[in-house]
Parts: sequence; C-alpha cells; structure tokens
Amino acid sequence: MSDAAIRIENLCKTYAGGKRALNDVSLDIPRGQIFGLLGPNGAGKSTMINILAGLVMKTSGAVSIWGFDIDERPRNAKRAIGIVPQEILFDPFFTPREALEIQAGLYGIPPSERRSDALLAAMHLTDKAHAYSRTLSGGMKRRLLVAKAMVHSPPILVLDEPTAGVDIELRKQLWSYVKQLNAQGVTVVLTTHYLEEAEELCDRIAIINHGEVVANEPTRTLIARAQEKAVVVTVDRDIDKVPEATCFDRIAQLDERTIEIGYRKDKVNAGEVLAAVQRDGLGIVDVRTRDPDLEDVFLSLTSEAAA
Ligand SMILES: Nc1ncnc2c1ncn2[C@@H]1O[C@H](COP(=O)(O)OP(=O)(O)OP(=O)(O)O)[C@@H](O)[C@H]1O
Repeated sequence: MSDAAIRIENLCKTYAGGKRALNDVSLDIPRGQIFGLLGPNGAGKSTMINILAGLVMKTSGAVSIWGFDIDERPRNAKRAIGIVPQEILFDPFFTPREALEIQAGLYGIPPSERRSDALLAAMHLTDKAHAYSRTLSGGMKRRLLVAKAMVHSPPILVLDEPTAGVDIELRKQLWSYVKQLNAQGVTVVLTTHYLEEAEELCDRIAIINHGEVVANEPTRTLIARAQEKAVVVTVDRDIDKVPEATCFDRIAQLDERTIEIGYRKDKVNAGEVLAAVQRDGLGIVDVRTRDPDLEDVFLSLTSEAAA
C-alpha cells in the first residue's frame, strides 16, 4: 500500500475539444501534511481535484487515494476523501442539519454514528442548524460545505479555492479549523491562487502551470525563491557586453540599452545592484523595480529547469 495520502502518476487529461489540461503530472501528497496546490487561472488545479473527486474522467495515468486506486477501488477511494468544491451549491430548502444528515445517509453512516451536531458546532453553525440554507450568508454556506465534506470522517480533506471571495474574518476561522483538523491527523490539500495564503498554512507546495508541475517542495524553500526582486535598467549607450556581478541572481538583456537584473532582496539592495552596473562603465538613464510575484517564481523555476 502506498504511504502517500494521494499518489498521482503520469496523469493526463485532454478535454473533448482537444484542450490538454493536465500533461503527465506525477505527484505524491504526503500523509499528515497541509499541502498547497498553486497555479494561475486555467493551470489545471480544478481538473486535478475533479479527477480525485470522481467528477472528471482522466485520459490516462494512475491515481490512488489513501492507497486505493480510483479505477480499481473507486468506493474506497471516494470514502477516503472529502471535497469542498469551489462553487457553492445547495438545495435551498434543507436546513444545515438536514443537509448533513442527508450527506451522511449517502455514505451509509447509521444514525447512531452521525456527527452532524458536532460538525455544526465546529463550524460555528449551531444556531443555524434549523435555518433554511438559502438564508445563510456566503461565509456560513462555505462553512457548511466544509462540514458536509467531513461527514464521513475522511482522512483527507480537499479545499478547492476555499477563500475566493471570502472576508478576512471567515478566512481566519476557516484556517484555524483546517489547522485543527490537521493537528488531529487529517491530511489537507488546498488549491489557491495566492502564494501568501499557501505560505501561511502549507507544509509543502506544488506549483502547477499549463498542466504541468513546475515545483514541488517544502514551503520554506519555495518562499525563498520569491525573495527575488528585479530592476529594469536603461543605460546611456548600447550594451556590447552584459555586466556581471556576484550580487546579481540573474541578468537578461531586453533590448540594446535595457537590462533586467534579478537579485535577492534579503541579501542585497537595489543600490548595490545599480553600483555594479555603473562600475561596468554604463551610465544609468532610467530604473524601474518590480516586486516578486508567483510569476517570478515560475520564471526562476523554469529557467533553472532549462539550465
Ligand atoms: N469541461 C471542460 N471542457 C473543456 N476545457 C476545460 C474544461 N474544464 C476546464 N477546461 C480547460 O482546462 C484548463 C484547466 O482548467 P482548470 O479549471 O483545471 O484550471 P484551474 O487551475 O483550476 O483554474 P482556476 O483557478 O481558474 O479554477 C483550462 O484551459 C480550461 O479552460
């Protein structure tokens, strides 16, 4: 039996119409961690989650959840995972408590073993237990979705963009619940666009871009890469030899008189970088700085992979 919570091997998905959303993805999500799946819009995150949830058919490759292959043991695989979807979808006429009871029924959990009240309490929804779902606020609905995903006590909880459009207060509550579940041994997987969000929570992060995994490493290592800052410098003459200096992380010539220099903002400052350019005999005409973002991390990762 695989010791990964989720093992993905050579996973490919091409949608009808020809869009290749996942391209030979292999990824182990370790048990017991909070694992972040990051990437820009359209990277393939939801496709991956939907394959795990059994909502999208993969084109090829293998996936096992808690050691159960999704093709050979689909029921066991499904029982091992709880998924909080991106879209909020409910039957508006059920109360939160009824929604949880129905969900428990779908999993065949006998009434004596159901945990509806405990889940409502954990999600701060006890006083809404008997309200119609349609009367809940957006934040309450999202918490109810988390409770629904945990009804069958799965060892893995997956949250697809849990904080999209969610206010700060709710975000904090949600994170504290996620941390609590993780401390109790639940493996958590979350997708997000936001590096900072993943930084706060995740032990490990995989970055997916254009259907491929471009990084998969402990959060600390990845964040260090985002320490790169860039200056775009225009100089007073055509550059025949690109300057070199130990304080540059990378340098690229953009046109005859413009260069972009990446440097580690935790190690050097812009002044040192510019002084190094001037030492090479180039006069500085203009300077623009850029703050690092996820794209810079992608860039530095892909250029490293190519090196
Ligand atoms: N049902 C579908 N049919 C055809 N193409 C699809 C379908 N679902 C997704 N795609 C395409 O597959 C690619 C990956 O989409 P996916 O939703 O998995 O990305 P994502 O990383 O989850 O993005 P987002 O953060 O916006 O949800 C995109 O180009 C998308 O347009």
